[in-house]
Amino acid sequence: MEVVIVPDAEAGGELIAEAMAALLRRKPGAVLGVATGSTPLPVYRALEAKVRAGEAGVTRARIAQLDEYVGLPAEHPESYRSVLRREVLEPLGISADAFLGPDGTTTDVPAACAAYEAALTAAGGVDLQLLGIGTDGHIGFNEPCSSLASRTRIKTLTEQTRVDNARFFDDISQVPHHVITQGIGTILEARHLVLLATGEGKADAVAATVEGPVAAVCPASALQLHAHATVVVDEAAASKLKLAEYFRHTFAAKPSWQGI
Ligand SMILES: N[C@@H]1[C@@H](O)[C@H](O)[C@@H](COP(=O)(O)O)O[C@@H]1O
Repeated sequence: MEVVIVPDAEAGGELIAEAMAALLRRKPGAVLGVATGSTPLPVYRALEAKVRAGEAGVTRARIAQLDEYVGLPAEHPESYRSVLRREVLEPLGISADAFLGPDGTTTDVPAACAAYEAALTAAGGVDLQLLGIGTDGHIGFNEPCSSLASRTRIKTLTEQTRVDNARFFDDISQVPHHVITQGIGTILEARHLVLLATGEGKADAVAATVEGPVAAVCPASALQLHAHATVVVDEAAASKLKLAEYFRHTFAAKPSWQGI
C-alpha cells in the first residue's frame, strides 16, 4: 500500500486526476470506478480541467458506480446515479450509455446485484476505483463487519452513516436504511484502488485502514490485501498515522514521472 500525504484536498484531487488522465492516455476505453460523497469532488473538478485542456480524452471511457440507495427514485437528486450524472458525467461530457450502475429502484434486489456484477465483468472490470471512506471505515457502503469476500448485495446502513449522510437530505428520516453496494471482494478486483480521505474526522478511520490489522470491523483495511492500492490523505486525515514521516519521505523520493 502506498500512502501519500498531500497538503490539502485540492492537491489530492490533482494527484488522483493525473493518475486517471494517465490511465486514459494509455487505455482510452478504461473503466473508471467513481465514488460519491464530498471528498471526491476535487478529483472530478481536476479531471474536468484536464479533459478541457486536452490532457485526457473520455470519449471511450466508461464510468462505474460503487453503490446506491435502495428505494429512492432514479431522478431523486440524492440518488447516487443523479449525483454522478451531475458531478461526473455532465461536467466531463460522458454520455449515459457509458455509465454502469446497480438499479436502486428495483423490486428484485438480488437480481439487480447479480446484473451489476455481470455488467462489470462484461466491461472487462474496473481499471481504477476511486474510494472515499466513512468515519467508521466503510468503503462503498460496506459497513463494519462486512465480509472481506463480499460481492454486490444489499446492506443496512448504520445509524452513524445515516447521520453522516443526512446533510444531503432535508432531514434524517429521508435517508434510506438500505443500499446496494459493490462488495469488498468486488472492489478488490479493480486493478488500482485509490482511496482519498480529507479532514480530521477521517483520521481514526485512516489510521485503522493503513496501520491497523486487516479486519472486517474496518472494511477499508482490506486495501492492505490489494497489490496496487494508494491511500491519499491530507495532513488532517494523516494526523494519527504513526508512520507519517516514513510515508512523506518515501513519496518525496519517488521520481515525479512515476505518479501513483
Ligand atoms: N457511500 C458513500 C461512500 O462511498 C463515501 O466514501 C462516504 C464518505 O463520504 P464523504 O466523502 O462525504 O465523507 O459516504 C458514503 O457513505
